[in-house]
Amino acid sequence: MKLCDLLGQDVLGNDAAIEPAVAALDVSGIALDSRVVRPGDLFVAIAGSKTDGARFIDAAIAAGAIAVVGDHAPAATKVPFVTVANPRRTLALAAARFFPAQPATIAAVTGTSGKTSVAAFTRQIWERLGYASASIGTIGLVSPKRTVYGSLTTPDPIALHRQIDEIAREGVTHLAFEASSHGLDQYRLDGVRVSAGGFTNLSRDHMDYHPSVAHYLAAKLRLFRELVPPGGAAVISADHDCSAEAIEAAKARGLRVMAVGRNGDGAGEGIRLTEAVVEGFAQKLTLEHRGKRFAIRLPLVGEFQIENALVSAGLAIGTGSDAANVVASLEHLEGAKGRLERVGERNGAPIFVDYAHKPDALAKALQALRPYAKRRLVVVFGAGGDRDAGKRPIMGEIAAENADGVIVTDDNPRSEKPEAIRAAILATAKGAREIGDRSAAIRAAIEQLEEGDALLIAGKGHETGQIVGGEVLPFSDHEAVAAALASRVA
Ligand SMILES: CC(=O)N[C@H]1[C@@H](OP(=O)(O)OP(=O)(O)OC[C@H]2O[C@@H](n3ccc(=O)[nH]c3=O)[C@H](O)[C@@H]2O)O[C@H](CO)[C@@H](O)[C@@H]1O[C@H](C)C(=O)N[C@@H](C)C(=O)N[C@H](CCC(=O)O)C(=O)O
Ligand SMILES: Nc1ncnc2c1ncn2[C@@H]1O[C@H](COP(=O)(O)OP(=O)(O)OP(=O)(O)O)[C@@H](O)[C@H]1O
Ligand SMILES: N[C@H](CCC[C@H](N)C(=O)O)C(=O)O
Ligand SMILES: [Mg+2]
Repeated sequence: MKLCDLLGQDVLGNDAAIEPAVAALDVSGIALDSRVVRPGDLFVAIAGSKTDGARFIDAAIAAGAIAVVGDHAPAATKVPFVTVANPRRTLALAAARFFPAQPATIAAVTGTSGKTSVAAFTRQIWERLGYASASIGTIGLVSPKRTVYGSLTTPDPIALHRQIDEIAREGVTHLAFEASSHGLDQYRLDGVRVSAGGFTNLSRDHMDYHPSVAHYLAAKLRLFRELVPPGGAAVISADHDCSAEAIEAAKARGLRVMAVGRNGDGAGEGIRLTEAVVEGFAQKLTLEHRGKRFAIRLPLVGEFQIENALVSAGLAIGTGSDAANVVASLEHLEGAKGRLERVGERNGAPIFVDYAHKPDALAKALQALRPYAKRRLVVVFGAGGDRDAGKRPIMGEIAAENADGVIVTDDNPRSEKPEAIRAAILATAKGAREIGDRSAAIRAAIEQLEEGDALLIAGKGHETGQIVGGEVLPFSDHEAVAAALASRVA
């Protein structure tokens, strides 16, 4: 591909120009990490949170880079250097050019909690309606051909556009993916031709990355302010304090706003929840859309799953699927792996694995399980290292307030001392037990279960590893539960 095709004027904007000789260069690849540059690559130097890609320009050239893009040209480079104002956005737009195929219908969902669930539900709805569908997010890439576990919720721009191009070429026509606030803030998904955007909710998360909640929300609203094109659908949960701001942002962009939830626009394009009744491990819902009423049975536990299901339904309807068929498909939804997933029971007490690792999610998960605990509701959880430390005492307090039994254990300590993370939680979790070893904590909780209890194991959900220091040790809550139940039988 010619460099001028990769870095067209629409990519460069008016702030950069390329001489004809440079524009004619043949580029065979694109890289943002010098350690993976191959001969013929374009290297994009990005100033990041840990280091500056500009420090590795010589290494990239030594590895065969034939041109470099960045926001500050070094004194002299052996290959052409193109100076741009926003290397991250240039990288994403160039990646979209390099990997050009995209499904015709793409929905992106953002919000503090519910993104993985919404992406999974939207994929399932489209699949049931007969479309070749895929999702990309925290649980990786799920497509008709394969499931590939990834490391980021929103992959880096090169990985993201490569995956999107690959599934489009395999015939996928509908893609739902998660737009994390990091991903939006770092322009990872710029260049993806998004047909619709979804917004679930906003609460405390990633305060180690965003300097303020306002910065956090502004990152998420980029989806509606800059990425969904005018005329596209904006499906916004209308039941939160920040809903109005999200709706305003969408309206200002000329998007088709579809407000969903108890305050949803049931008379118009939105979906209004008028009644929800828990029935066993399911919920009977009454919904309203364009003035029509629908009664369905949602086979999921937790009021928060209603919000996720309605945002998913809105995304499917907002991208052209028939409303009655979409609403009917909600009766077949399966929860995303590790999201309030019932994984066993002991003495009639149900055991759930959940991914809640932030305050609002932990509260919602415990409140969702309270109706199933006639006797004691027990929770086993911890908190990730190298992540927002401020949430730890908040989660300790939430656990003590919403559960009858609390065991504080390790999650992914990463480079932090596990005992220090646990201590920060224990400081506010009155009456909590401390068992650092996660398997032992799960086993101890299961051994205590009696008729009328319910157990929530929270924080790791689908994860199949425990990050300790720089190592990822094999660990899954699902396997730890199975081992504990098996040892009871023996
Ligand atoms: C804090 C953060 O988000 N960092 C992301 C960011 O890295 P960065 O730009 O800060 O990179 P850096 O380490 O400072 O290096 C700067 C540049 O030098 C380059 N470099 C570096 C070393 C070298 O030898 N040669 C070289 O060229 C790097 O490739 C990079 O381009 O851009 C990278 C490329 O897109 C991401 O891989 C990386 O995610 C890191 C691994 C990460 O852990 N991110 C997490 C926090 C994250 O993004 N989580 C969200 C939210 C999860 C959720 O709640 O849903 C997610 O979307 O997963
Ligand atoms: N709509 C919601 N409102 C509040 N809490 C929710 C909601 N949906 C899910 N949760 C809680 O958050 C946890 C994570 O859900 P999910 O993985 O769908 O969200 P996410 O936004 O993808 O999270 P992450 O940003 O960590 O990837 C769930 O296990 C549940 O405890
Ligand atoms: N159990 C994980 C969940 C967070 C993972 C992801 N949301 C991120 O922030 O990287 C942890 O707390 O370490
Ligand atoms: Mg997710």
